[in-house]
This record gives sequence, C-alpha cells and structure tokens, in this order.
Amino acid sequence: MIKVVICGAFGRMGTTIGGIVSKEPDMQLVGGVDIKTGTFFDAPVVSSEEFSGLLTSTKPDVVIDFTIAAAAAKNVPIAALAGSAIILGTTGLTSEQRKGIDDAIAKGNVPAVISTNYSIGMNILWTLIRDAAGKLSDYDIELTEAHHRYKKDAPSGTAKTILQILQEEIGPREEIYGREGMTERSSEIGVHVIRGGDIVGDHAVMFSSNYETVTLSHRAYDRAVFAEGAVRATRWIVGKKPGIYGMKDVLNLS
Ligand SMILES: NC(=O)C1=CN([C@@H]2O[C@H](COP(=O)(O)OP(=O)(O)OC[C@H]3O[C@@H](n4cnc5c(N)ncnc54)[C@H](OP(=O)(O)O)[C@@H]3O)[C@@H](O)[C@H]2O)C=CC1
Ligand SMILES: O=C(O)C1=N[C@H](C(=O)O)C[C@H](O)C1
Repeated sequence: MIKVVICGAFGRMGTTIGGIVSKEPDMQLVGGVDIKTGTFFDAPVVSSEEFSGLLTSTKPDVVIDFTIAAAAAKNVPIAALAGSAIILGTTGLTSEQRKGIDDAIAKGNVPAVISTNYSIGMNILWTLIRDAAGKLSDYDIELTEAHHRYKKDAPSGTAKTILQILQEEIGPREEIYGREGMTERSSEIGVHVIRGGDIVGDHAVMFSSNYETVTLSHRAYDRAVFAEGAVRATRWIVGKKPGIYGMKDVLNLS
C-alpha cells in the first residue's frame, strides 16, 4: 500500500486528488493538512502546526502538496526531512522558496516530482512548443493564459514554464506583460493573463510572421486531468532514487 498525505486537502486540487487516491486499490489516504481541520474521505485533516505529528504517526510514503507558495515552502521541507517522497504541484514559488525546497529534498535524500502542470497534454505541448520555437525563432511570439477568478498567482506556473522553454530555445528576449497606449512591437514575447469564472486552465502560444500564424494551445476541461497526473506521479515516485524529477520522467517523454 502506498500511504499518502495531501497538503491543501480541502482545496480544489486537494479534494479532487483525495477522491481519486481514496479509491485506488494500491493507495491509502492517511491524512491531510489544511487551514481548516476535520476529515476528508475518512482521513484526518490537521493544521500545519500538527503536520510533523501527522508524519510521525502515519509515516506516509508520499506527501502531495497543492496549496499556496508560502505554505508549500514550509510543508515540503518538513515532509522531505521526515523521509517522504514529494509530489509538488503548487505554483507561484519565488526563487528563494524553490531553492529552500530543492535543498530540503537533497538533505532529506528523497525523490520528488515537481511540475507546474500534471496533465499529459500540457507535457506533450511543452515538447511541441520547444520544437516550434527552435524553428520559428524569428516570428513574433505571444503567450496567453486564462484561469478561474480564484487563482492567486499570475502568470500561471505553466505559463512561466512555457516562457522558460521559449527563452531556452530562442535566446534571451524581453517579456512584456500586457500592452497599453502607444506601443510598437519589437522582439519581445508578449504575455497576457485572463482571470474569470471557473476557467480550469487555458494556455496558447502564437508564432506570427507577416503571412501566417501558428498557434499551439491546450485547454483543460476538468481539474481531474491534473489530479490523475499527480496520482500517476505518486505511484511512479515510490522506490525511485533520491532527486528531483519532472512529469516528462513520469511519462517517459525523452
Ligand atoms: N501543477 C499542476 O498541475 C496544478 C497546480 N495547481 C496549483 O496548486 C495550487 C492549489 O490550487 P487550488 O487547489 O486551485 O487552490 P485552493 O485555494 O482551492 O486550495 C489550496 C488549499 O490549501 C490551503 N492552505 C493554505 N495555506 C495552507 C497551509 N499553510 N497548509 C495547508 N494548507 C493550506 C487553502 O486553505 P484556504 O482556502 O483556507 O486558504 C486551500 O484549502 C495552486 O498553486 C495552483 O496554481 C493547480 C492545478 C494544477
Ligand atoms: O491554479 C490553477 O488552477 C492551475 N494552476 C497551474 C498553473 O499555475 O499553471 C496549472 C493549471 O493551469 C491550473
């Protein structure tokens, strides 16, 4: 049995993942962590102050974190230093927060999957964007993303990963976040963020020349797509060598 604890248990992702884990025959949901406490899917949910105690009493194989950056920056090091494998989906981490997490994973000598997007489709799209960017580096590039009204970080973690891929493939380019007034396009990458309703997650990259536009896009219809990916990563990480992996490793994408 793979024993699992979920940080952010009562959140949109935490409840979706908890529902899946609780039905998996080879997994046992042993607890959750959130601001509010109680139970989810018959497992106890404790506050972050009680997280260490939960780890000692349940000894989870894997801790999954979908919270907010400030919480993940505290939860993940505690879990890693206690010896649990990590699945981290929380976005909006500062570089200092990410370094603290990476250091704790190294110090705890545990394996971890960290990804800004656990959907299979987005991981395929990232490889397509890399390929297109290498070949269309002289085209104008615009990136758009749209999410629900409650999303706290902008641009999305997925959009930041796309920007990183573009920068790696086409060399350093200025990033312009929205435009207003008298603007003249140069070689920048334009980045545009939309927030509204319950949009689950849309991302698109446009490569435009004077005669054509290539658009590579992805739309998630249901959070289950991220949750299923995180559960897949949870099963995959058990028994892996210590280190930080991505979904491309889980999905065996080169
Ligand atoms: N990598 C991926 O594929 C995906 C990543 N995400 C990311 O996952 C994160 C969560 O998203 P989502 O589920 O929509 O957000 P929610 O706000 O619905 O859920 C986050 C939960 O974490 C709780 N929380 C806040 N602080 C703490 C803490 N210190 N310890 C434990 N729990 C805490 C929140 O409580 P409260 O509401 O009371 O503050 C809330 O219940 C975001 O960063 C999002 O970008 C989302 C989808 C896919
Ligand atoms: O907060 C969300 O909802 C999502 N967050 C992730 C991100 O920031 O990229 C992944 C997905 O787009 C949904």
